[in-house]
Amino acid sequence: MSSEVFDCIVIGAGIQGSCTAYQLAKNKQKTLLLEQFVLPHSRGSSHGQTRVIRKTYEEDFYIQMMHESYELWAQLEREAGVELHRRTGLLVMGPENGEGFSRLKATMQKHKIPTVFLEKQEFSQHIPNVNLADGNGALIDTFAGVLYADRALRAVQRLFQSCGGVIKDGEKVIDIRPGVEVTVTTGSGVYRGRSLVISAGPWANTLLTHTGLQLPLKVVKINVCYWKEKIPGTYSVGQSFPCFIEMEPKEGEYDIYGLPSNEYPGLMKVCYHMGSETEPDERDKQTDRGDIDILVRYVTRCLPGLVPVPAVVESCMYTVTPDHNFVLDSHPTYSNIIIGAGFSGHGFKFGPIVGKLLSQLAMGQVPSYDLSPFRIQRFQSHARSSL
Ligand SMILES: Cc1cc2nc3c(=O)[nH]c(=O)nc-3n(C[C@H](O)[C@H](O)[C@H](O)COP(=O)(O)OP(=O)(O)OC[C@H]3O[C@@H](n4cnc5c(N)ncnc54)[C@H](O)[C@@H]3O)c2cc1C
Ligand SMILES: O=C(O)[C@@H]1CCCC=N1
Repeated sequence: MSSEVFDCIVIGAGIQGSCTAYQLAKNKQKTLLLEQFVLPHSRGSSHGQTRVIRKTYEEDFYIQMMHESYELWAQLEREAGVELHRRTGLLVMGPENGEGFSRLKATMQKHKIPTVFLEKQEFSQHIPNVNLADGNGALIDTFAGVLYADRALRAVQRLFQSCGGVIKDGEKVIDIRPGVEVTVTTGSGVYRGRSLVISAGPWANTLLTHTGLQLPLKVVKINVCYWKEKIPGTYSVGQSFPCFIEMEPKEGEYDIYGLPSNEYPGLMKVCYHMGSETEPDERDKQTDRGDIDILVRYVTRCLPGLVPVPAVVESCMYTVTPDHNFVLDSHPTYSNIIIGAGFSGHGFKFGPIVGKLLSQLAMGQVPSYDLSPFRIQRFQSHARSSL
């Protein structure tokens, strides 16, 4: 074991761990970022070319955090000297009188988020090639857009290293010993840190086992589907086609969302916001296509300009909490172990602000937002502590 002691060790170089490590290094903390796979990789939750960024949330706390997250993304773009974001707008469609859509409308108005409310009659003028279901309302968050995910992840990791941060990839953490100095063992080394951040995405519970804690997290495999435009360009960024979310497309179904064709010319990404449960290391053995069946029916019904058979299917994972809110908290027993987990399929856009909050916790500072929606304690009846 080296005599070197890090101020902080971060486990997991996905977007949350990388942003946290960068914030720590910027704050002059000697930081080690450990990643089990050789970077870049496509086995977790942060890979792929694009993600939606939006302020369109029903909850005040997410909107407040997104105000700052947008600023931090812009700052990262300046620091890295690369474009990480493209404004496209986000179309949200949902049952006009349904609880979710009504609450969303009200929150958008309350926070004065620039929003266009579309009447049924004017919908097809503004959004050609999309069929708005009977009884559905529509709004556009005009500031929303696309984040270039792979590019962003690389940029943050580079910035971290340029502040003196150390990345060790291809090093799987196999043991954690809590203490005033936390001892972390990988396949090839033993490291000590005054604090530890666990941001291991789908593997969060595997690592937390070493600390006697289990969280109620469900890991699901997402089939990331791309659909061919019948006429190339119909749903493209070039034609100003927005991202979209269809809330509750059918009773009991999860949201469906899409991003304009961009990364693969002529192909539009349209996905189901849920998948089937999987072990993170067994992702490719999960072959359920129930989500794809739902998408085929949706594309046929609502996106007539797409061929209703996915042309490309890639894989990614969500780590879902019971209330779909994140976990941003200190370990209930070891205050120098910080946990960022359960991003429930919507965490990428929050990366820079999550990084700031987890770094504040790791440095023993008071976090700059009220973290009560994200506390482990909310799972009281679920969280199992064997301590
Ligand atoms: C298909 C899909 C679409 C999405 N769309 C959006 C969107 O439009 N907008 C949005 O905001 N969010 C979106 N998300 C969610 C977002 O991408 C995730 O919330 C986010 O990437 C989670 O990041 P993470 O760092 O927590 O996890 P990960 O990216 O999984 O990172 C965890 C890392 O920890 C490493 N690790 C685990 N165990 C160990 C170990 N023992 N030792 C060392 N390293 C370890 C893993 O290898 C991994 O690299 C989407 C997610 C998916 C899958
Ligand atoms: O987080 C997002 O914005 C996307 C789109 C809606 C469903 C999940 N991810």
